[in-house]
Amino acid sequence: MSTADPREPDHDPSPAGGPPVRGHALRSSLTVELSELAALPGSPVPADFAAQPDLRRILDGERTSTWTIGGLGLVGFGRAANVVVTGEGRFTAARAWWDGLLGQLEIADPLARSATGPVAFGAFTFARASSASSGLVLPELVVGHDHDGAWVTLVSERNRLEPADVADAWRRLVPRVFPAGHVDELPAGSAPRQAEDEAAARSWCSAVSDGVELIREGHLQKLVLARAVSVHGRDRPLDIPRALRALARDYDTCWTYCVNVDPDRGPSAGRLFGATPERLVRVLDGTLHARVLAGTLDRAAAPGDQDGTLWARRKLLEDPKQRAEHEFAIASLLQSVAAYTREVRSSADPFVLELPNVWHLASDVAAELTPGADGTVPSALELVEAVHPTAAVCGTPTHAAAEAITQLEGMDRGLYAGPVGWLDSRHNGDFGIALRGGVQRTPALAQVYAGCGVVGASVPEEELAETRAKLRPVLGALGVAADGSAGGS
Ligand SMILES: C=C(O[C@@H]1C=C(C(=O)O)C=C[C@H]1O)C(=O)O
Repeated sequence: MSTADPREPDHDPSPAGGPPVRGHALRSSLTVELSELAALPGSPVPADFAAQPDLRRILDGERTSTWTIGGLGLVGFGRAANVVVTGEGRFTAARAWWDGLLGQLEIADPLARSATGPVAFGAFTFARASSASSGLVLPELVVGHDHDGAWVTLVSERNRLEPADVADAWRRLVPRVFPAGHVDELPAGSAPRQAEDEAAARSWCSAVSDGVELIREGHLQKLVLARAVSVHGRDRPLDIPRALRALARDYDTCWTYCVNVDPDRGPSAGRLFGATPERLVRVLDGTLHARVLAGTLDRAAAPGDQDGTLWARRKLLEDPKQRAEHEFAIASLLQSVAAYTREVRSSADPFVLELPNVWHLASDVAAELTPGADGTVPSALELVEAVHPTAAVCGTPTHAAAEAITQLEGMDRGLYAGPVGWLDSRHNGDFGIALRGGVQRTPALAQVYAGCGVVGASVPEEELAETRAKLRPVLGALGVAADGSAGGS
């Protein structure tokens, strides 16, 4: 099922009975190298940004879509088109919309590599029955940066685009270029506060106990339970672009993401944001990549008198509970990609991923995608649908775990723990799992989320502490005091 706002002038019901198509008036796209754009007379692109195109420098604005890691990735501005999809067919409907849109575009892309040319940002709900919207957004202007250089793509209703048109769009759409590494101080006083109360924490612990019970009784092997915490901006709106800049700077091995898949509800309602350490699936020129995480240690819990990294390695790699949680997550990914791949490569043992707040057990997986009868490999979005939800965020077996989540969590996860990322015009794409972030509801209100893998040996209070460790980055980036006491709850 799909919806689109009929007030939108370029909204047009699909003739094929598929999802409503918005953006049918789009005609062409042009991609130019950033250095070429910066060299135009009177260019709006600062020369120092062209020389050092760290994308964290342009994370700004209310209608910005983001997928960056360590200054590389994609940042989109404005909206040329979008589709809102819901329900079980949300991935298929989004794919059909994207294929239809690409079919009508005249694409001028001399760079012709992954993520150059038109790209859509997307986010999909964790559960098919969620009442939240999923969807794709095609920004009007996208700035990209990979190891081979930086580029800018403009999508337009006009034909025969020139580099000067791209420069004009930059002038109109890119609000600011910050100095490298700069994250502005938050205004003094009245920091946002988190409304986490003891009663809610206790009731979540009792849900974890119930989950442990289900596992011990043999109904399930692993279950991931999550909870939400509200953040209120008190007398001023939450500054999401600043939070993204802070996350992108401080968590530079995570993917900083931001997308609003239902922008007609306003720039802040439904905006998904965060910095995830977990890559669900990337398709790059016929190869699949994923980073599976499961197994967590709070760095604040490390004994001060020992080498923290060595301690974490021992604790994570030698703990059967952590290893079991990880094995379930790996097995679910491998099983779901088996039909699409050959030559799967993954190390026999996980490694320990160090983040500023936690250590994780991590495994990188790579596999060659098997071409279909027409010679093409499956698209990133097909693979996203095939692998979601992994046992890293749902459990084992998948269906029983998803049911237990619905019963025990007592909330609609919405976009939390769903796929978030981008697609290009060549079947490439990169999707993470929307973790370590939240969803903005109104200018001054967001909900942030965290969850934990639960197995038979789990202790509810320890899992609660783990969710607090996982919430720390996003709460810190929003300016909530580290102990959560900014203004009380
Ligand atoms: C569910 C979350 O994280 C997931 C659960 C983990 C665990 O249980 O150890 C680790 C990484 C993620 O796969 C979250 O951050 O909300």
